[in-house]
Amino acid sequence: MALPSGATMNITIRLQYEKDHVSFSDIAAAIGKAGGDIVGIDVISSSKVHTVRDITVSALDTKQCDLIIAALKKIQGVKIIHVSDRTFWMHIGGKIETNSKIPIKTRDDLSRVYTPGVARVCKAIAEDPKKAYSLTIKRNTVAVISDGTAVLGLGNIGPYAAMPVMEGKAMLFKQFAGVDAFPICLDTKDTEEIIQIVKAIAPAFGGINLEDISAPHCFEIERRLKEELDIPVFHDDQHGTAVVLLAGLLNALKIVGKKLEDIKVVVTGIGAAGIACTKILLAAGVRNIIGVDRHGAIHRDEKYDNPYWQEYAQITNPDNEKGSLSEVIAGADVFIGVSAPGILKVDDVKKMAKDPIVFAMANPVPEIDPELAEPYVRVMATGRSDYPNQINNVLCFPGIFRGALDCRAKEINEEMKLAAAKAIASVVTDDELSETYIIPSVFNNKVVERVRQAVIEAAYRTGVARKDNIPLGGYMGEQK
Ligand SMILES: NC(=O)C1=CN([C@@H]2O[C@H](COP(=O)(O)OP(=O)(O)OC[C@H]3O[C@@H](n4cnc5c(N)ncnc54)[C@H](O)[C@@H]3O)[C@@H](O)[C@H]2O)C=CC1
Ligand SMILES: CC(=O)C(=O)O
Ligand SMILES: [Mg+2]
Repeated sequence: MALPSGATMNITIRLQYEKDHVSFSDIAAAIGKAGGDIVGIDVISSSKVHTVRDITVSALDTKQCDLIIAALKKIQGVKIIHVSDRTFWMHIGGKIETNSKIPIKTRDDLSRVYTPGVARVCKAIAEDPKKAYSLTIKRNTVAVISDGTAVLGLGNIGPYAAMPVMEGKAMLFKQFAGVDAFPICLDTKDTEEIIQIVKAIAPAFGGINLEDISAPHCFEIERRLKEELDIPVFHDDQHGTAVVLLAGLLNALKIVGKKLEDIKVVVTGIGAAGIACTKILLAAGVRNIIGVDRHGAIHRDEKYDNPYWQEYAQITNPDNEKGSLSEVIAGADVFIGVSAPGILKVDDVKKMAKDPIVFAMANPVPEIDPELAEPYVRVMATGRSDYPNQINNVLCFPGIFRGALDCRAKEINEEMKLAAAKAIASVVTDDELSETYIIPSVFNNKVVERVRQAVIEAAYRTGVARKDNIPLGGYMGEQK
C-alpha cells in the first residue's frame, strides 16, 4: 500500500534583522540547516539599519517549525516579530458569516422584510406553526451544538476552543449539501441545562447535530432531545462515525473476502463513537466484537460504574475475553480505533489474523502511524484527509441531514443510518475497489446525493417523513 508522506505545513515568520550584522544568506542557511524550505519572501519595510521580512517556510511538522524558529532566534541581530501559519490565517475572524438572500434597496423592501410587512408573516406562523418551515430558515438550518467536552481527540478543551471545529462542520454542511448550519458552543457541561438550552433554541432549526460531547453524558442528552423534540437529533460522533465505518468495512471485507458474521473485531475507545460503531456492526451482522478502553477489554465478570459499559459487556465479547489491547487483538480480523493516539503497536498488528484491516480513526493523531502499520496490514484507514481511505463522519452528516430536511423527517432512525452506510459504500464500484480506495472521497459529488436519496427512501418506508410528496430533484435544488 503506497502512502504519501505526512502533510507538510507552511509558516510565515515575520522577522527584523540588523543589516550591518546579519545577511539574508545567514538566515536562509539557518532555516535550511533546521530542515525548512523557503517558499516565499516579502519585504515588509526597510531602513538603513533594519529590514523586516515575511519569510514563508515549508516544514514537516510543528516540531520542525519550533527547531527553525529556535535556530533563527540564536542569530545575533535577528528579532522574530511573529509567526503565523496558513491554517491560522484561514481562521482569522472565523470561517463563516451570515448573508441575506434578498438585498434591501428601498423603503418598500425594508417594510416587507422587516416591520410592518413582516408582522403578517409572523401572524401566519402563529396561526399555523408548520409554516415556520416554509417562511423561515428552519427548513434548511441545522444547529451544530457542542459543550467542548470531547473535541476531536483533544478532550475537554471547552466551548471557546471547540468553536473552530464547529465552524468547520458548518462549512462542510453548506459546501457539500447546501445545508445552512450554525455553530453553537455552550458554556455548560450540565446535562439537564444542555437539554433545556437546545430545546429552547430548537424553533429556529430543522435539525440538531450534536458534536464532540463526551460519553457518557452525550447518550442522555441525545436520548432526551430525541424524545422531546420533533426534529431530527443526531449525535454525529456516534452515528455519523458509525455509518461511515460500516460503509468502509463493507468494502474492505470484499477485498479480503471475509464476511461480517465470521470476523473478530476489536474496538478501542468505548465512548461516544466506539459504542455507536459497535452497535451498527452488531445490527449489520457482526457477532464477535471486543471493546477495549483504558483498563483493557470490557467483559462480563467486571462490575462497571458506567452503565453503558455494563450494557456493552452484555452485548459484546461472546468468549468473554479479558486483558489488554495487545492480548485481545490476537487473531482479530479488524481493528477499529476511536480512542487515542499511538495505542496500537506494530507488534499488535502482527498478532492479527491474515489480511488485517486497521481503521485508526482517532483525530487528529491516529492509534497507529499508517506508515508504521503499512507493511503489516492489508487495508489501512484513518480519520484524516491526508492519507488514503478517510473514514470520517464528514462523508455522512451532510447527506443524512440533507435527506432528513428534504423529506422533513421527524427523526433519523436506524434504517436511515444503515441506508446511508450502504449508499456511501456503493459509490465505490467493484472495478474501482482497492486497498487504497475502500471509501469515496468527500469531494466525490455522488456521495451526498446517494446518501440523500437512500435516507429519504428509508424515511418514507419507516413512516418518519412528514412531507406528503417525496422530494425529487438534486439536493441543491430549492425544496418547496
Ligand atoms: N474519524 C471520525 O470520523 C471520528 C473520529 N473520532 C475520534 O475518536 C476519538 C474518540 O471520540 P469520542 O468517542 O467522541 O470521545 P469520547 O470521549 O466519547 O470517548 C473516548 C473514549 O476513548 C477512551 N480512551 C482514551 N484513551 C484511551 C486509551 N489510551 N486506550 C483505550 N481507550 C482510551 C476513553 O476512556 C473514552 O471511553 C477521538 O480521537 C475522535 O477524534 C470521533 C468521531 C468521529
Ligand atoms: C471527525 C470528528 O467528528 C471527530 O474527530 O470528533
Ligand atoms: Mg466530532
